[in-house]
Amino acid sequence: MDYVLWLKTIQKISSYALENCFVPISEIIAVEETEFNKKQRNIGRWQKMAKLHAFTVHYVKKARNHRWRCSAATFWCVDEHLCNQWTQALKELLEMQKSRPKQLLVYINPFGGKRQGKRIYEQKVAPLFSLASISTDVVVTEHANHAKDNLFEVNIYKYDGVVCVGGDGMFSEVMHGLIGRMQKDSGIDQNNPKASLVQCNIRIGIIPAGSTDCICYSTVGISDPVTSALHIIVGDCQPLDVSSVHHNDTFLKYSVSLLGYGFYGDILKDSEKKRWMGPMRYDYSGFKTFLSHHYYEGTIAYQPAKHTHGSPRDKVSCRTGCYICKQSEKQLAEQNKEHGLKKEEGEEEWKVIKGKFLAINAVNMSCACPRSPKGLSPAAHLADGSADLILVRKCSRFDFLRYLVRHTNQDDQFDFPFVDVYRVKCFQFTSKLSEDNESNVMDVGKKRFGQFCRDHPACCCNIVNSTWNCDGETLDSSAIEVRVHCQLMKLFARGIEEDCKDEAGHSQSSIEQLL
Ligand SMILES: CCCCCCCCCCCCC/C=C/[C@@H](O)[C@H](CO)NC(=O)CCCCCCCCCCCCCCC
Ligand SMILES: Nc1ncnc2c1ncn2[C@@H]1O[C@H](COP(=O)(O)OP(=O)(O)OP(=O)(O)O)[C@@H](O)[C@H]1O
Ligand SMILES: [Ca+2]
Repeated sequence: MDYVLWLKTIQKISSYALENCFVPISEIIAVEETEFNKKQRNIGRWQKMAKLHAFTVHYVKKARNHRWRCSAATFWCVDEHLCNQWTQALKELLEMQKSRPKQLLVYINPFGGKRQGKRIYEQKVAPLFSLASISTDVVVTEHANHAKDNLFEVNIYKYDGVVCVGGDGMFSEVMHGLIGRMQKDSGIDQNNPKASLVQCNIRIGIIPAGSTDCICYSTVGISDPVTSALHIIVGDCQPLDVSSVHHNDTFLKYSVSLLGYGFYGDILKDSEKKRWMGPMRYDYSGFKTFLSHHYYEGTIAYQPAKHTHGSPRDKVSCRTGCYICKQSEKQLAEQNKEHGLKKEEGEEEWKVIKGKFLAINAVNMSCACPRSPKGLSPAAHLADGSADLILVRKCSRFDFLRYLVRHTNQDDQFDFPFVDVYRVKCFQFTSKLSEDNESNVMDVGKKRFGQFCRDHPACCCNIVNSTWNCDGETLDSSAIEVRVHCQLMKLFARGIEEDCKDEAGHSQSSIEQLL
């Protein structure tokens, strides 16, 4: 039972006139007995009659722009037994919400973003967890990879979820720890690019405290610590596609947001030296990289994602309860049932594209973030088993700027002759440089002439490789093989909700009238 018609009965005990009003049990945070404080309220005639008994319902209040807040309504009556019955009944209903976490493992990166992770957790999140009776084991990380390594050591199975307080990099660490641990415990070799990976059912919650917070923004609709904490408390569940990245049968990394070569790889490489600047480093390095206008030659081979009905040029976006993601979930369940009948990727056709690119971006989700609220691929799906592969070919600085600006307005960023986008289930990339090196390793001339094209020093043709930006971490290899694993992991989120401002606004104001 999701909705309870309890406010009508409450009306009897509170004697207040009330509009019809519903609060889903699934969005109640906690119910607690309350010491009734007469001074706080003008209760008029009640005061003279008898001692009052009260309980408080803490619930999710939905505000604008997908922001959630914790609100409270206190109900009182003279009949102690009736009051206790209500408190008990509501607590029992909350107990029946089986998807809610009871025990969480929390990792805090004290140095992410503006270095506010610890303060954000202690002041905004911990009090909410305690209100919701969630017990926590908290680890403040002391070095990079602390969380990841720790996840290989602790008994993860005693937790209902893992929470990371930090940015996309911190999320990536926790994800690598959890997925890696699942594979290790199941005897799966991550170095095998064709391995069927074991799904990770321990959900991850993200409390945003980083510089981009793209994964949080793209899965919740806002990067706001209180909103994320409330999604964790109510036990939301959002499956997520994960791409595995390999080089020559060696596992490199997993990616859930952006795998970017060229523009975003160069921004990341430059910005790593400027970590002290905080989130501003990306704007500084972005501007610098934009001016340098380097392009890179290479070959991309990909297999189109034929299993999914969507296209990157769709005008509708992935939203809570997305139909396309649900279809992929069904297909995945069928595949798992008929294991072995699955069509091998090798049997399907590969498309090959050679060219000179300013940017090659593969995104598993829209990559919406405060800098670009619709993201790099606005119609990408969180859990459809595909990635959108965006190829931005060599073009003028002015055209590239026009392309970038469209990430910040309503115009279509794919509507340019130099931009192509494909929905894929796997792809491979080899840079021209590594192809040449493989075909002629003795050509020392190329290496001696350093960074820029010998024939045209001013042409911006960069004969060194760019770097892959994998969810904000650099990869060591430029030649990579990528495969999307449908719904490999789950988040404490529900995707971005359709705008339900009016409905929510109406219901909230009704509760306030009661008070
Ligand atoms: C004229 C303004 C155009 C603005 C265009 C903004 C497009 C922004 C798109 C952001 C996409 C983020 C994708 C997410 C990636 C994360 O996994 C990763 C880890 O957190 N973050 C980054 O790599 C960090 C990536 C940070 C990217 C910042 C890009 C800033 C570009 C600035 C270009 C300035 C040109 C000005 C010319 C006058
Ligand atoms: N105690 C620590 N000291 C140094 N580095 C850490 C520590 N804990 C975690 N890290 C590393 O810091 C990196 C960046 O952290 P995080 O993602 O939280 O912030 P960010 O880079 O500012 O934000 P974003 O990833 O959203 O751009 C992560 O890759 C993580 O491995
Ligand atoms: Ca996807």
